[in-house]
Amino acid sequence: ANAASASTDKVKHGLAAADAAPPSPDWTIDQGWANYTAEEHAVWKTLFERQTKLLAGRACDAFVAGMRDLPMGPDEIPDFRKLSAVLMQQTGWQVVAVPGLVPDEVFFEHLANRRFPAGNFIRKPHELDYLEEPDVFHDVFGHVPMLMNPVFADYIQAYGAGGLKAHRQGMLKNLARVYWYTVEFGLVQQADGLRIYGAGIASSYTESIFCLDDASPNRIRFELERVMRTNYRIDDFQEVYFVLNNLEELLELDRIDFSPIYARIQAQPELQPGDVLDTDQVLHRGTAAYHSAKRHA
Ligand SMILES: C[C@H](O)[C@H](O)C1=Nc2c(nc(N)[nH]c2=O)NC1
Ligand SMILES: [Fe+3]
Repeated sequence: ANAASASTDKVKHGLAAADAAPPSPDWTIDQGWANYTAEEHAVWKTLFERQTKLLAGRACDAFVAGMRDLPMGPDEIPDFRKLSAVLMQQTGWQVVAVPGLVPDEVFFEHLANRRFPAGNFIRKPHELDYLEEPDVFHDVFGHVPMLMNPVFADYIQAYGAGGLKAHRQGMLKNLARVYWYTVEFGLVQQADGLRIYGAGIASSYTESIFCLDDASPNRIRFELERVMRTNYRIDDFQEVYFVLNNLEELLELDRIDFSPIYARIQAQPELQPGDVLDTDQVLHRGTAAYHSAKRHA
């Protein structure tokens, strides 16, 4: 593991474990809730209490409402069966256990069928802020509350269906960027200020502070084709956060036919995470101080 990622609690996505033998045809396993140790529940408690305190006034209303209405608390790692019972009522979703990263098309197949694949393991006590693969805290604390929101629930299902198509059309890289800059690292403008809805941020202590308070990163209005052309960082804080005006904007994405867009952006140059275009609607022009300091460290 390289030093850079040790400092920020980054969760690596997308390096699907294609080589490992699948535990089952769809890579799902039994969560094995009864086997969690007191130490594992204690890690959950530490992360849950620390993050819940920090997210007050930082997480978006949909995240707060979702967390409130779910059987999820500090005292134990949530039982996916209990989570799914409530989720199914609310948005028809369920949480299925997986041993870690699954191949892209397996991931999309689950999302397209309103099954959210969640790692059933939890990070070690000595790596509270460092993670190789998405664990149960990232997947359940970070992703599941937003699945209680009907608009977001529809969006992630549509993303799953779109992902299977993109996989066939070889345009996965562009669509993965939309997932990254929305579902993982998205911000939304609320009347009471900028708020977090991305799971990669909501489950990260350090990035929940950096993404809203630090002057370094750019904060730019979400624009689909712009995002589909923009690379992202998997080893450190994001250099840019894309901001929705409201979650309903995601509904638009559910209806779009991506094929003509793929054709158009293929002819355009790729963009780097720190780029700012004069066509961008810039909410905050970053100093880039954090990343340039890292580059010269
Ligand atoms: C699809 C997404 O861009 C990314 O490639 C993947 N994410 C995940 C994955 N597998 C798991 N378990 N969790 C993820 O978030 N496989 C692939
Ligand atoms: Fe994730």
